[in-house]
Amino acid sequence: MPEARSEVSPYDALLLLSFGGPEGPEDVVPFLENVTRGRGIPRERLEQVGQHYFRYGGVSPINEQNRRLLAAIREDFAAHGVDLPVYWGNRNWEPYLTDTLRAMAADGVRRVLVLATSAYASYSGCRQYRENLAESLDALAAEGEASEGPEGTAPLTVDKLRHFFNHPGFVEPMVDNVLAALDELPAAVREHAPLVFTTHSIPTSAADTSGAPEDPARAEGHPGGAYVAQHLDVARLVADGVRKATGTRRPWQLVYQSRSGAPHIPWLEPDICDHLEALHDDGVPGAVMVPIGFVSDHMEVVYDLDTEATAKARELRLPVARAATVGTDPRFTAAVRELVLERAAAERGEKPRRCALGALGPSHDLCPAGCCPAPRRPGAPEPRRAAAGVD
Ligand SMILES: CC1=C(CCC(=O)O)c2cc3nc(cc4[nH]c(cc5[nH]c(cc1n2)c(C)c5CCC(=O)O)c(CCC(=O)O)c4C)C(CCC(=O)O)=C3C
Ligand SMILES: [Fe+2]
Repeated sequence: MPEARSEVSPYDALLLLSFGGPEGPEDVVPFLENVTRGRGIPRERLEQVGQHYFRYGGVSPINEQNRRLLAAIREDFAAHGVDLPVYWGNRNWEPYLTDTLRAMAADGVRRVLVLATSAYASYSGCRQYRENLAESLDALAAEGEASEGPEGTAPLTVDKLRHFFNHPGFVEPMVDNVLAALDELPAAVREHAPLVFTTHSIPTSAADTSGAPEDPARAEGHPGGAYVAQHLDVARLVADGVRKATGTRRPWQLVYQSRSGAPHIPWLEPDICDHLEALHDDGVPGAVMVPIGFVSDHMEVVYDLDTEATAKARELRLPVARAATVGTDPRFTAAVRELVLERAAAERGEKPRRCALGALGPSHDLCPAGCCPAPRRPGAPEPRRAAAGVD
């Protein structure tokens, strides 16, 4: 029996906003062009990354994973009396964000809550999505003007859910996924295997300015900004959960993967492959890779970890296992529901309970001015407008 209906006003819809990925060989190059437009990623890196996709028939797993997440969220909403339609749009591939927002407007949606498939603060994981939203809303407004005359305005307003990295519905499934990965290691290795938490490397300049300007993690003497602080908090929480479940305190470290950009620009380090080598040199018997930076096992996980890092480990004869990401774990979809109801209540002026584990507390609802600023690119025009935040 469904429970009593939950209050979702003032929202008319939830929008799952993601990265997008190619769905066949002919999509790979146009997809990469979409991703890298104006970003100065070296040609060689693009060719390499193209090869990663071609190895898998030109298909990224990410779209299918988002279709499943969409279905899981809808099921969870239906089972809990949350009467809110859920849409899906991407930054870099079909269904494109602008098309989804257009369809939403046509369905009569006016006020949209956005769930971006990125748990942490950073330009790539937060403001860039907000810029994409602003751009799409502008494009729709322009279409409106073209068809209806000068008073056409964007009919949609968008809010974005707070970062969910420290929500128990994100952290707790990760703990179980680490336990499952530990079980894949040979028994003799398992007991002392360290946890290698991994996330997307970003330029250190982007990391240092990630989060709100008044976030203590952005102060002088805190390299890595909110991006690193949030990942460290999750790593600590997951390591703690694993220790409680196994009775063993094991070493852990946060490392990085999927670096791109020009070699002379500093990005977060160490790289996971270098770290595996260091573990091996230290005589560590094996390790578990834990991709806390991602919400599904997409290409950055199946290629950079399962293919590249695993090949490196094999070369070192270092047994490794890789923990799954949260994917469609029911605790994660329940967290999405809780976050939606929490935000709706906050927008109605109520004081909802805000679930958060760890030391940092719940993240802000509204990105303040100067939050996760865009990188300055030489010759680039003025900073782009961003929706769902103060600036
Ligand atoms: C922080 C972060 C996340 C996590 C948060 C989130 O999930 O949003 C993320 C996710 C993803 N990144 C992805 C793919 C790519 N990212 C690239 C490039 C870049 N990512 C960056 C950062 C991040 N990226 C950065 C700073 C760049 C440099 C260029 C730029 O400043 O933008 C490139 C270009 C080639 C290359 O350089 O690798 C590709 C192809 C996919 C899709 C995977 C699939 O297809 O399954 C996903 C989920
Ligand atoms: Fe990326």
